[in-house]
Amino acid sequence: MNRNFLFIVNPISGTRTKGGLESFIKTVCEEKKYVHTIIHTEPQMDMDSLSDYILKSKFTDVIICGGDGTVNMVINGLRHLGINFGIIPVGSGNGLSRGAGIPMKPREAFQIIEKGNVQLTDAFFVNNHFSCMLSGIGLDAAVAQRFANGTKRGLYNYTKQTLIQFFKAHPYQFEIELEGFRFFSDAFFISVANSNQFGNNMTIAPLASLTDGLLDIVIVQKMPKAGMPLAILKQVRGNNKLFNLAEDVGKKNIIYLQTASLKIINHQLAPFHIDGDPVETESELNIKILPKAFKMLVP
Ligand SMILES: Nc1ncnc2c1ncn2[C@@H]1O[C@H](COP(=O)(O)OP(=O)(O)OP(=O)(O)O)[C@@H](O)[C@H]1O
Repeated sequence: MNRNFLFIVNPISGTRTKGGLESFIKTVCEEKKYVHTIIHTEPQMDMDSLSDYILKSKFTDVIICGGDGTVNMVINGLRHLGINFGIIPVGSGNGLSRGAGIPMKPREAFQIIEKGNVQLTDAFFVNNHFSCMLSGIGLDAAVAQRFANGTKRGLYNYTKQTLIQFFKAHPYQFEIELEGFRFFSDAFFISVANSNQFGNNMTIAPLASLTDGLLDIVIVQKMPKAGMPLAILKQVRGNNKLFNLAEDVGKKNIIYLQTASLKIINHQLAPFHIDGDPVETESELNIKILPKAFKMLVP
């Protein structure tokens, strides 16, 4: 089948201007005689009009050129079309792309797109918010909020905000219900991961798979703050085993488990983010996997 590529470029993702990327896309597509069109995202994009345009123009592949916020917006708005999604990762964190093994260099990412290897990929809902990478409550959401409010993006600014928020961090009270089991936790943050990481290869859920029909839940419980970096490092390195709910919750600093759904009662209205973008927090979060939610072009 002849392919017809629609490239959707977010002009503000990451730190680089996108002129070079667009020249690359034009050159490589002209060289290889691929039919292609380039458009830009808008902050509040009309996805219904975009869907109509895609159907009318008979695009076969939508290529997202941006970070996780752009990936979320485009996939959520267009997944009902059953179209292939490729990613050229040019965001700040690129957590979904990195989790899927998509190269960070545009030329290499485009080679993956050309190969056309389609993977049916999971996503999930948190209440009515669509998420395909990683969402969370507490400290990491505070980082996402400050990062979004800042004028500068990129890894340096993300790291700076993480350190500032770490020193301010305090635990929040949560009540967690899953698989007929209910427990309380005072936690600095809870990550709900489909991809294995926050982005920038900061792995938080080493066993996460984009295709297993499960979410990886990481609960970083109250502990002396000085001990938190080492506890997280152990989690990142995969030293923490998957948690068995029959064990005593109180014995572990970090709880790591997999489930298809869970409910979190957010007693103190801890901040909340979806795929790295802050959203208004809610007192009850119903989280559910959406297996095989979209078609992604992967290595
Ligand atoms: N044309 C535009 N002008 C301004 N903002 C835009 C435009 N298009 C999209 N946005 C906003 O850009 C934001 C950031 O996009 P994105 O998440 O892709 O980049 P990033 O935050 O740098 O990367 P990552 O999420 O991987 O860390 C999104 O919140 C989106 O609403």
